[in-house]
Amino acid sequence: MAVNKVNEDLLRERARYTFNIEELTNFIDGGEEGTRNRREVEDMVIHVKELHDEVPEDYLSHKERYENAVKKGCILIDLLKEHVLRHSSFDAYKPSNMYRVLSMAKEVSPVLLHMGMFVPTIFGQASAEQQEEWLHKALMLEIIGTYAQTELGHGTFLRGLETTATYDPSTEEFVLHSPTLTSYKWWPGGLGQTANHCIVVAQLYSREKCYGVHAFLVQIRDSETHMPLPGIKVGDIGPKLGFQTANNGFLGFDHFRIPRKNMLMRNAQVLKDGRYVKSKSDKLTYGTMMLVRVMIVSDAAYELSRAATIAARYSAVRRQSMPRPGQPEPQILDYVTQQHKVFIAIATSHALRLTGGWLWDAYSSLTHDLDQGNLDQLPELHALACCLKAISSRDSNSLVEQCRMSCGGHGYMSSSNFPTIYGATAATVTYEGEYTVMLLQTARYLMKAWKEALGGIVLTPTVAYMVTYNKAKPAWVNTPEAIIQGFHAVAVGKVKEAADGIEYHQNSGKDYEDAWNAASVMLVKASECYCRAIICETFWKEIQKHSRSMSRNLAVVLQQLSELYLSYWVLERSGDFFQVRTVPLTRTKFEFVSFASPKCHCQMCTGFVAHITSVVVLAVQVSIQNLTLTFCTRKRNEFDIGSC
Ligand SMILES: CCCCCCCCCC/C=C\C/C=C/C(=O)SCCNC(=O)CCNC(=O)[C@H](O)C(C)(C)COP(=O)(O)OP(=O)(O)OC[C@H]1O[C@@H](n2cnc3c(N)ncnc32)[C@H](O)[C@@H]1OP(=O)(O)O
Ligand SMILES: Cc1cc2nc3c(=O)[nH]c(=O)nc-3n(C[C@H](O)[C@H](O)[C@H](O)COP(=O)(O)OP(=O)(O)OC[C@H]3O[C@@H](n4cnc5c(N)ncnc54)[C@H](O)[C@@H]3O)c2cc1C
Repeated sequence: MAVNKVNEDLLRERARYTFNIEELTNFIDGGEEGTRNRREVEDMVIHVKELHDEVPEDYLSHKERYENAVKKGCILIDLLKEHVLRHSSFDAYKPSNMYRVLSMAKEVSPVLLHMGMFVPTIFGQASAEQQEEWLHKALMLEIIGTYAQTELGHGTFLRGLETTATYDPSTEEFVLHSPTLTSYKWWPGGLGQTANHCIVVAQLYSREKCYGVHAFLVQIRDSETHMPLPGIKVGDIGPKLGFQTANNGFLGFDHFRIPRKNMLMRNAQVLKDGRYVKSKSDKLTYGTMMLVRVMIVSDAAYELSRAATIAARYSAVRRQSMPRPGQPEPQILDYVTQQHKVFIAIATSHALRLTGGWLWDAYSSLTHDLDQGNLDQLPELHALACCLKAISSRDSNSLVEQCRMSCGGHGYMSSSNFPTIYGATAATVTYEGEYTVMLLQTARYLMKAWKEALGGIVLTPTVAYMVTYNKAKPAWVNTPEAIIQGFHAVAVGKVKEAADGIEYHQNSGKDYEDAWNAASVMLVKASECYCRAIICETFWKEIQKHSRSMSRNLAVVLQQLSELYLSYWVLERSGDFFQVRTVPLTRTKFEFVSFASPKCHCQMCTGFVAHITSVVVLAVQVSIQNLTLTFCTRKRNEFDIGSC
């Protein structure tokens, strides 16, 4: 059998790296232990022939694709259980680890929602007694669940959900009902044919009063026959852009009864007699969504790292055109335009991975606070989770598309894996909070923060700079730190512009809701700029922090990637920076001037040139589970990414 010979160009590129590959691998995996765990699981999986398709999945019927995905999910989970029993070194039953294992199959797993949302909801919203009853069964997949919140008529507007859960004290049961067609649950992953339980989000009624949306754990299919229980209508919603094996389904209730104890009661409760016990905060019901949004940032990084690997590798081996007659066709990696497409994808995968880790730490700290009854950090974390989920998923999806295009026709092949990665990242921009809606949620927070800044009130960490910029314009010199300050100034300017926009519309006679709507494009922009500033600052600071404990050669390359990221986004947002009026470059002062002002001039941008020499590079060696970029640093022509 012919042995796959590694491409000469790839070998040559790999021979050029200037730093320790294993060190970078450990950095990406979050340490040596992370690499060891990942490799153990990869080694366990990679040799299982049933996980490799004989026939391309695109040539299978919908039913065959689903069955194939179920088969692979079962194999992976059995391998994981066996591995845990054998080694117990890999915490298999952490949802994120289980999720990572399931994502080793090319197809989206029909049990993705079980691990991604059903189990986390039990962790986050079930009482101790309820966890005692359900958690082990869920972790062992003795029950398979999903998260049924979205309805045909409502996905964003949760307060508008129509499914009802009406408490009957005579039987100590909730009666679940779908009063309209638009109240049918629509989208939940695994609901089509896979799940036999689900978390149902419904309007809670007791003693004729509505208490808003709450979560319930509901069995929908018979544990033996897997048939829908009486009073349950359930099935598959049909083909989609991607995610074809996620098994998204619909669910309708016809006066379906569940025991009182199936209301998730960590936060709020309904007593036997129907009395409602309020939660510390209604917002705690939204906890699972915040968790998944936080996880999505890391997931966006992971999916982008896969695409960047494919594109960088292809760019090393593809030769095309003949700039010099008679000369060999050059590697397309030598074209600056190709570098401009691919390098930012590599840099962004690192930026989002590190930001995702930072956000996860903030979320972990919040959950600890919530357990102590301290909700102080909840509003800021909600705002952060919303904008970072939105921007990371959108950046990831658009850069995946950019990577695909950088591979020409071969990028359009299913075998490139770009279509699968694109389909997965496109979904992420919408699910768990639609892009614009999420940015508007963050804008709510920013408008409040701005009002506090004007009053000189000390603000939470990620908006504290608003007080500074609102009072004294900082002096800065042209350094990465200064660029970050520039992003802060732009964010403040956009927040101010949006707040002024709302005020302008109110002064012209609109009520607040209409004024908000009229200014909503500016509000979205303000959130985008606030979020970009966070990613830029976090990426830079994380690299500075980790550089101190890594070899110099690796630190240099990672520093270059973070400088590339900063420079790229200054140039992408040069219009916003143009709005930042400066004095002569030596002592630059920021003053944000809205477009309305004729005085706008900019020196920071003129001559703003970021020379990124000997950038990054090249060939890559991809591991299944994670991006382990094997860089060969290759002296590239100095390229000027230009002034604005
Ligand atoms: C390594 C592992 C990787 C794993 C990767 C992922 C694994 C799983 C992936 C599975 C794949 C697909 C699953 C998809 C699932 C779904 O899509 S589930 C459904 C998701 N749906 C949504 O996100 C709905 C979005 N809409 C909303 O959230 C609501 O519109 C919103 C609550 C934002 C606003 O609703 P309104 O009724 O208008 O209320 P509003 O007045 O705006 O806000 C009320 C108030 O509450 C605060 N708030 C809102 N949400 C939260 C929250 N989540 N946490 C905390 N606080 C929240 C808001 O700020 C307001 O507060 P204020 O003080 O009044 O300003
Ligand atoms: C692949 C996939 C998997 C999913 N899995 C699940 C799942 O497992 N469980 C689940 O419960 N749900 C799931 N969903 C549903 C998902 O959560 C919703 O699609 C999402 O919340 C958006 O809601 P919507 O579809 O109703 O869109 P809408 O909210 O109707 O959005 C449509 C448009 O209206 C705009 N809009 C809406 N509200 C506002 C506003 N207040 N201000 C300004 N503009 C607004 C939006 O910006 C958007 O442009 C999934 C969706 C997808 C695509």
